[in-house]
Amino acid sequence: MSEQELKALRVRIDALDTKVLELISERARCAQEVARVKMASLAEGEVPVFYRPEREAQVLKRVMERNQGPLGNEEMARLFREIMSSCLALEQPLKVAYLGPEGTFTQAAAMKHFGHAVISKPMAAIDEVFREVAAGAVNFGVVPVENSTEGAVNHTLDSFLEHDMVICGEVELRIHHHLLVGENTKTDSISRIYSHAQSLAQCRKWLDAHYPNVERVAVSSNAEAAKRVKGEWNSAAIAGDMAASLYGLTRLAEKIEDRPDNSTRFLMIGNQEVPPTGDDKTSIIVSMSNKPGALHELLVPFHDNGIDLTRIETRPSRSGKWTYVFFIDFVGHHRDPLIKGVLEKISQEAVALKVLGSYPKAVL
Ligand SMILES: O=C(O)C(=O)C[C@]1(C(=O)O)C=C[C@@H](O)C=C1
Repeated sequence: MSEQELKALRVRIDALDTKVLELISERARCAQEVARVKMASLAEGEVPVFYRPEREAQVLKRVMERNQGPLGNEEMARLFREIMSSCLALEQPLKVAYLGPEGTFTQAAAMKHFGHAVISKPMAAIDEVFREVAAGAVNFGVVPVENSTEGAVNHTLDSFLEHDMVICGEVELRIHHHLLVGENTKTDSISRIYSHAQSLAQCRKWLDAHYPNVERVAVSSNAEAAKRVKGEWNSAAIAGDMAASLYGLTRLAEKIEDRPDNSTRFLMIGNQEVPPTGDDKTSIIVSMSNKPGALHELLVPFHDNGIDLTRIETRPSRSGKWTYVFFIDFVGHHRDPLIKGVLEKISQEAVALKVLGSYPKAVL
């Protein structure tokens, strides 16, 4: 390519950037107007609801449907995710608590769902995320709920039994683990590998094959593992991209998880009910009386109405020995007439039924 051609293309890019800039600013001014309209239409004593997950899901889906490349749908939606995040910050800066410390996959999930224009607050434990939301110190919380290799995150399920919380969104993250070392690490003398217990389990076969005699040390999070390695010469950490860049570590081996489809699902929790989008999921907790056929009775209404169950999990109820609660996720919104009918039927048989929330299916 000649210098001349390159110069001409850059002139075109500059002109396009000016247009993109103008359009983004116009969009941001529109969002400010939206905020004004939301404030003006409030009834007395009503608090404004700026964040609208159902609308955000619609915007992102529309972008993906209309995108004609060459950028991929996910890439394009990620760009719009950030634009919307900044527009919302003009209306109201959202505060989001997540399972920390900084650099965890939960932080990455929070950024994937809300974008980077939020004020994020790392918490030391899942229960603290719930408490922070319940206390009104933040607008939303982000917690892991299940991993495709390791199963349910029981701390999260149990926290739902203790707190009244509304689920207002979900996000799935592909979890890639790397073996990370610091600049002082002597890579042929590694005698200890730090990581969270779940991550060590997700990389067990790889570790057996490559570092069979090295001590595996479980610590409170992958980010904590990365932090420790920074100051040591004989250790390595298993953690993801965010922790690697936060602590300036390098990748000795990449994507070492045993299952290439290793993913974790996270939930957004808050106090705000989300209206239907037409492509939603609902999460409920049900306890049944301890008698034969109780689980069957619970599942029949879903089957009879052709409702797609996406997950069922059992946990001890904490209110009596050998009594259980069921966590169930299914497709549909609790305001849909069909779902309403099913929930009514279940509540006739159940000891207790609680709708944790209906929310748009993850778009990204
Ligand atoms: O449509 C709205 O209610 C807006 O506030 C605008 C907007 C956007 O930028 O598109 C911003 C924040 C909301 O969460 C949803 C959408």
